[in-house]
Amino acid sequence: MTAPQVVVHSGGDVLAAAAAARLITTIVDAQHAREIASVVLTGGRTGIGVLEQVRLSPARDAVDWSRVELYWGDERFLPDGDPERNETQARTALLDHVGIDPSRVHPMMPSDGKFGDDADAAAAHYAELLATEADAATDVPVPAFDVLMLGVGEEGHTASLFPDTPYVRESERMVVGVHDCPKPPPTRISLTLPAIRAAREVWLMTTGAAKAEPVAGALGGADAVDIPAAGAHGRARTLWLLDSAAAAGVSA
Ligand SMILES: O=C1O[C@H](COP(=O)(O)O)[C@@H](O)[C@H](O)[C@H]1O
Repeated sequence: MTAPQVVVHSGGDVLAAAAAARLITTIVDAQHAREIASVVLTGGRTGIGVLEQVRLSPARDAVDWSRVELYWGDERFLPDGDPERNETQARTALLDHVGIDPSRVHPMMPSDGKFGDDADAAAAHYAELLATEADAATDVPVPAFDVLMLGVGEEGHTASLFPDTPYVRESERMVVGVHDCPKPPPTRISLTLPAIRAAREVWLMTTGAAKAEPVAGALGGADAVDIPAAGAHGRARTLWLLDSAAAAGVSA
């Protein structure tokens, strides 16, 4: 397990711009090393804010977007195009504005897709997709994601893994249908902790005073069952990107 590195920015806008610059550089480096960069997107205010900053950055043209493979860490199980879907928000923020190869974009199924409202079947389908791109570098049937971004919820959830649920305890499946979520919508699809831990780099990004408690708990050694974000780490690097409000409880 990689020890977490913590970077604190003065505010959310600075964090989003700095994380966008970091993401662009990481993708360029991954394409140089491995031809194709594989990136896992997150939803939430901070994650979407980072994508908006990538769109606004002139440096975005340093990336060959046709050689970026895109996945999602979680999805709100809603109809295709719903404005609350993480996919819809990512498309608006960035994907509709760069030359992505559509065949390399892998959203999780919507609730009006081929599995209808069966989130478990949609999750199993996503797990099959990830398994087709599995990499020997990981011990589990998912790609060796170059970077996997995550948000952190006020109660410590990450992706759509909420505290004290069977989903955060999942050790076999790579993707789960998540039911009865405390944060709307109640049904979601999520990568599990074993899938998240297959990534080379995991970045947990969050802002605001409401996140100070879960952030302090996660970095203070909490159990992942209590604070799921505590269980997210990368094979090569685990990076926490915070603003000063979210970092208020982190000891130096
Ligand atoms: O619902 C979700 O929320 C979390 C955190 O969102 P934030 O707005 O508090 O930053 C996000 O990471 C997750 O992808 C999303 O589905």
